[in-house]
Amino acid sequence: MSPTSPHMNFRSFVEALRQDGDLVSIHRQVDPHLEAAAITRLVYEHDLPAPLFENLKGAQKHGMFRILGAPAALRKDPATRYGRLARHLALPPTASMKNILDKMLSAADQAPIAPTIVPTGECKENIIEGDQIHLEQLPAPFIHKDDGGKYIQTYGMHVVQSPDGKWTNWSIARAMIKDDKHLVGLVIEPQHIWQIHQLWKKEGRDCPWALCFGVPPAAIMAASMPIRTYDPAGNVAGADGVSEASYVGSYTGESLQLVKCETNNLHVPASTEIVFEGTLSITERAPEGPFGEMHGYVFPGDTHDWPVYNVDCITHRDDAILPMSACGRLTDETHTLIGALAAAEIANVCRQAGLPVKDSFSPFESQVTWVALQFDDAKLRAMKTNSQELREKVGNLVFNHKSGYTIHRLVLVGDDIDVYDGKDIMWAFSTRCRPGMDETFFEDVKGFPLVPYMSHGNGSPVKGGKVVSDALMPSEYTTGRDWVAADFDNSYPEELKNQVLAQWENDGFAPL
Ligand SMILES: Cc1cc2c3c(c1C)C(C)(C)C[C@H]1C[C@@H](c4ccccc4)[C@]4(C(=O)NC(=O)N=C4N2C[C@H](O)[C@H](O)[C@H](O)COP(=O)(O)O)N31
Ligand SMILES: [K+]
Ligand SMILES: [Mn+2]
Repeated sequence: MSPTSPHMNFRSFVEALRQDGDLVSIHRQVDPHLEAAAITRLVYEHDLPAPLFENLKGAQKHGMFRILGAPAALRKDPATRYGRLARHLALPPTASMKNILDKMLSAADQAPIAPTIVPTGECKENIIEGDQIHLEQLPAPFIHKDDGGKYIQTYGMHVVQSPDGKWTNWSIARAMIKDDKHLVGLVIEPQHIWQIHQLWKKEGRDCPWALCFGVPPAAIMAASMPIRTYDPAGNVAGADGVSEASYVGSYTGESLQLVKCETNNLHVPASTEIVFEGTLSITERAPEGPFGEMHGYVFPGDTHDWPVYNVDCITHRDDAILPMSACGRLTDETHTLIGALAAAEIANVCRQAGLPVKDSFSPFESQVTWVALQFDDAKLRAMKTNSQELREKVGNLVFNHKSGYTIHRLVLVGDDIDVYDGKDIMWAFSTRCRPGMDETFFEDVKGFPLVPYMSHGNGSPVKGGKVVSDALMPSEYTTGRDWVAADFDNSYPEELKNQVLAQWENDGFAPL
C-alpha cells in the first residue's frame, strides 16, 4: 500500500478537502457534457469549495469515473486563501503563497531524492486492454460550449522519457478525445514534452507515453512547474532539466512510490486514480481545439493540427476520480499554478545569475501574463547600475529562458512592494514606471501564442511582444527611497497608529 498522506495520495487529498469543509459532493446525476464544467466554472468565479461529481451520466460500472473540479483553486476566506494548494504540499491551510512557492523552490539546491519502484499499487485494481478500450464511452467532460472536443485531459500528468532513458519528464498539457482509441493535444515548443517528442522523432520511433490522472498532489505541483534540477555540482542533467520525480522527492523529503506500466517501461505513481498507457505519435497529427484557455478566451473554430496519442491500455482504481480544470477567467489552476510556479522559477533563474531578486509573483490581475520581481534595494544600489542596463539584463535573461516563456511583462519593484498583492503591484507600475522611457521592449524573443494579442493580434503569434517595465524609482538606484507613502502605515507616528488601533472598536468601527 503506497503512502496515504494527502500530499502523496490523490484519494486521501480528496478526503482531506472533505474534512476541511472544502468539498461539495454532488450525488444527483450530473451531465459531463457542459454541466459539470459549468458548476466548476461558477465555483472558480466565487472561490467556493471543490465540487466532487459522484454520479456522472454515463459513468460505467466499477466507477469509471467520478470527477473532482477545481483541484487547486482558491478558498474564499482570506485567512486560508491558498489552503487547497497548501494541501498539495502538506503545508498548513493558512500557508501564504510565499510559503507554497518557497517550498517548491526548496528542492532547487537540495540533493534530489529518487523515486522507489514498488511491485504494485492501487492504480492496478482494474486493467482494460486493447479492444476493451472505448474512450468515447467514458463520461469525459465537455468543458466550454465552443471547445473542439471533450477535454478529458486538463489536470493529468504526462510521463515521457528521453530515448536514452536518462531523462523522465512529468508535465501537464491539454488533450481532447479524438476517437475511441486516441487523444490529440498541444505538444508545443519549448515545453519538455515537446523537447522529448523531438528526440523520438530523431530516433524514428513513437514516444512511449503514460498519462496519469489523480497523481500525488505534490507531484502535480512539479508537473506544473518549469523546473530544472541543479545537482549539487551545479550541472543541469538532461537537455534542460530532469526528473520531476526526484525534485518532488526533495521538497517532500520522501521517495515517491512508482509502479511499472503494463505495456511499456515507464513508471507511474502507484496510487494514481486512472492511467492511460500508450504512445505519442511522431507522425500522426489531427485537428485539435479550440479550447477555453488560461487567458479567458475561446475562439470558435480556431482548430489546429497537433500530435496524436494512442491509448493501448487503461488501468485504474475502483471508484476512480478524474481531476478537471475548467480553466478560463480568474481564478483557476492555470493562474494559481502556471503563473505562480513560473514566477518562482524566474526568480530562481535571476538569483542564479547574481541578480538581487528577493521575491516574485504573477498577479492574477494580469491574467498571469506579468511577473513582478522584487529587488533588494540595498543590494541594487551596490550594483551601481541604472534602469536601462538592468532592464536589458533582466529581459535578455528571462525572456530567453524557458521559465519566462509564458510571461510578457516583467515589472521591477523595490522591497516596499508586496508582490503577492495585486493592488501594490498596480500602484507601483502606475506611478513609478514612466511609459516608454522606463520600459525596454523585446521583439526578438520567443512569444507565448496562447495570449490572445499574440494568436489573434496584429503581429507574429510566436515572436516578441515582451517588455520589462521598471517600477523602481531613480532614487532607489542611488540614495534610496526619497518619498513617504501617503497611507496609514507610513504617514503617522507609531504611537498615534497604536492609539488609533486601540480605540478602533470603541470608536464604533468593526474589527479590521
Ligand atoms: C496547471 C496547468 C498547466 C498547463 C496546462 C493546464 C493546466 C491546468 C491546462 C488547464 C490543461 C491548460 C493548458 C495551458 C497550456 C500552456 C501551454 C504552454 C505554456 C503554459 C500553459 C498547457 C498545455 O495545454 N500545454 C502545455 O505545454 N502546458 C500547459 N500547462 C503548463 C505546463 O504544465 C507548465 O508549463 C510546465 O512547466 C510544463 O512542464 P515542463 O517544464 O515542460 O516539464 N495546459
Ligand atoms: K514540469
Ligand atoms: Mn520538466
